Amino acid sequence: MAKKPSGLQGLQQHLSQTFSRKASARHDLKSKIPNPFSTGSRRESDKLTEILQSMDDDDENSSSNNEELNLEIGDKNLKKKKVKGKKNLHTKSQIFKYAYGQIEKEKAMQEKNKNITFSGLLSLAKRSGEEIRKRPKIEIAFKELTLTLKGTRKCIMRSVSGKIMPGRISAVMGPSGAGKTTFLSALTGKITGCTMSGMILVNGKNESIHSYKKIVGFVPQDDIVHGDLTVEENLRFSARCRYQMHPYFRLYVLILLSLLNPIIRRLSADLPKQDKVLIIERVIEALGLQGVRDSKVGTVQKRGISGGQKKRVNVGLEMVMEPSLLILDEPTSGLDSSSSSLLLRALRREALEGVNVSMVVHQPSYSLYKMFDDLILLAKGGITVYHGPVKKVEEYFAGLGITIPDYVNTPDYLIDVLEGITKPEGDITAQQLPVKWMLHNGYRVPPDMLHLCDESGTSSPSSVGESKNKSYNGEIQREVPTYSFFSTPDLSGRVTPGVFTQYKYYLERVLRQRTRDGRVQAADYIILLLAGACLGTMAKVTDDTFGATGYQYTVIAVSLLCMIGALRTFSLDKLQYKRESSSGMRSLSYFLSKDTMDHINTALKPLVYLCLFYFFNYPRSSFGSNYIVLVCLVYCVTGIAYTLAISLEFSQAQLWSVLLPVVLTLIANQSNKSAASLITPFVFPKWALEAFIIANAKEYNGVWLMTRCAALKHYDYDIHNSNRCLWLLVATGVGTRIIAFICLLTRQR
Ligand SMILES: Nc1ncnc2c1ncn2[C@@H]1O[C@H](COP(=O)(O)OP(=O)(O)OP(=O)(O)O)[C@@H](O)[C@H]1O
Repeated sequence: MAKKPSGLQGLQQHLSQTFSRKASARHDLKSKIPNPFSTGSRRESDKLTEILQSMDDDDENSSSNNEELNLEIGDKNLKKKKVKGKKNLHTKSQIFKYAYGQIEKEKAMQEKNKNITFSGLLSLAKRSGEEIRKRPKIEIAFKELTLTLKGTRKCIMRSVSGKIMPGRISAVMGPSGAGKTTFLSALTGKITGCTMSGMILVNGKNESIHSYKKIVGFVPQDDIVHGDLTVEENLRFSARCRYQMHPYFRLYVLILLSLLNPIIRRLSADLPKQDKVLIIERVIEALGLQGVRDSKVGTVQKRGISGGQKKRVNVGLEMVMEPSLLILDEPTSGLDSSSSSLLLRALRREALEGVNVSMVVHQPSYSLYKMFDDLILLAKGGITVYHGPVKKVEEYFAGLGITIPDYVNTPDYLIDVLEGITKPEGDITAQQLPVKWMLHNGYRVPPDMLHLCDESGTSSPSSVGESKNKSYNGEIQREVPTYSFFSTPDLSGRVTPGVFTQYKYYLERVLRQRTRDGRVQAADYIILLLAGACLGTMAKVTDDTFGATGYQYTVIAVSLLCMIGALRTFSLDKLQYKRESSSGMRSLSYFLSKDTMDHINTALKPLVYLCLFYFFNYPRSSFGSNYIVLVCLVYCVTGIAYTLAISLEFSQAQLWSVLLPVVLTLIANQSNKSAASLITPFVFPKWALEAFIIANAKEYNGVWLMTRCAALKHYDYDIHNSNRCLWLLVATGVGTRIIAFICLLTRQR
């Protein structure tokens, strides 16, 4: 495993070098280019063979090493060969050779045509016989989209109409606080705390965008990535979980779905492993992340890759799942101009495949601005000033009498006008620009803005009346239906891995994260060990108490320490979970994988604690019976900790994790007369204490039976209750896990 990354980097570099030296010889992409593996210098090819050999050695299926690869870069029949050769691509080296071959071929094409405009690339690709894979298309049309904050009733978006189209890159610009993020969040159904009215049509139909969540990529403004994983691991996990499920299960689902729903016919065929690798490698290449592919991303506490690189990983997480709609919130912030342009080129490739790309962008350079197809310009208050092709921006504003001065970047000038920093030439004011846009398109002008029409002097009352008639007859004023998790059908046409397959992927990821988090885990165990030693020494076992004091300390200490440890399971990656679940990853797999990994703690932590506690305290009951009670107790409190972690903020959850074991253990020891004793039978420390003491009491016989009976009576325990107590602890553990999972589904959406 350790060999692979360096091997990959080496292979990638060799291929790049070999290709760049041969770039001049590449006259025609259709023509067959000699295989770089056989034509490089002897030294290079030896080294390359070494790298590939080491990768093959790693692979279980190295039996196919001797098979000749049909890797002929630039061969127009590559697709045919790929299909024919799919069965042969078993080993890692074969898969990566195929992936890099494809990438180099694409790079060669880009190199050859670097002076051609982006839109020219599409037609050129078609002419050269290159097949550009198309994805399912998503067009979003929105009519009179209006958003009002629920509490204050403040309107943060007004009557925004238009559409974003597949195959185009739209830039959303405007002054700070204009509502750009709000607008894109509204389109992707991620807005919360607002009442939304208007209409959003997906591919012309009144359907929820959540039905397409598996093919909608949303890149948030903040970099929500896994800091303890490497760049490649982040991307690989994202790609794996969002692609097709296990072959056998997939076949079953395909048959079932095709009987039920004709949409299944639009499903893309399953992606073979080499194509998944190709997608990941293409994204790494396109985003310029080759140099850091094996570096940990890093967190606020522990630095990893740079901020700009993290930003690109953030984008890459969505690109690897091959979305049809890709929404990005300020992906170029913090990037230098060459990285921004690299990113835009990568997004252009997406657009060529039919992806609908929309992004919020701040202060783009002129060359970057020209890379966009469409511009959505919003004024403060979330109201449209312009929405259309970038090419026609100057023309439109010139029609209003606003001329962009020479040597001034168009978006900068327009945003200055909207901010009120620059006063436009002529009579027009910044406040009139939204009304001008409405009138220009014949949209309905809101009544409170009608006075701006009159002031402008260019629109007669009749034209206003005309535009009024073009309103949507009240139809659009209804509230956009809110997202219901259980009632939204999946129309994305993409079959993602099933619960079990995703569970396996998640398990692998959690295992990696836990092993990298070893110091924190080790600290937990050391604290438990010390607690066991201290409490074992402090508490003395006497025949009339059965060592009750020591067990009370044990229940408090073990519950408290294990609960706080278990809080980390779900508290620390809430944002990551939210992002992953909103793009169709399975919550059940996520939950079960984390719980499975915690079972190791459930088994080991009692053992660690008891090692020293039992040695110093030396109760009458056996080590095994004490261990069983502690395992049940840890299982129970872990479930409670999950519920707290998922439903509360981390700091609040911590407080509750301290409070509950202490208070409930005190309640468990209440005498029969107090008010608190009413709930004593229902608290988990009581069941654990009873189980511990019964285990001790069972060791007494003969004349000691009298002592045993008297002592148990004092505590109100029943010698026959032992199993019942253990079952209650386990049942509480299961019950609280179910509650935690329901909270996960409902609260974090
Ligand atoms: N959930 C919310 N609660 C309160 N105010 C909100 C909420 N969502 C949006 N707003 C308000 O709506 C306005 C637009 O916010 P938004 O983040 O969309 O602006 P923006 O154009 O993306 O800004 P920037 O360019 O600075 O990121 C802001 O005034 C913001 O305070």
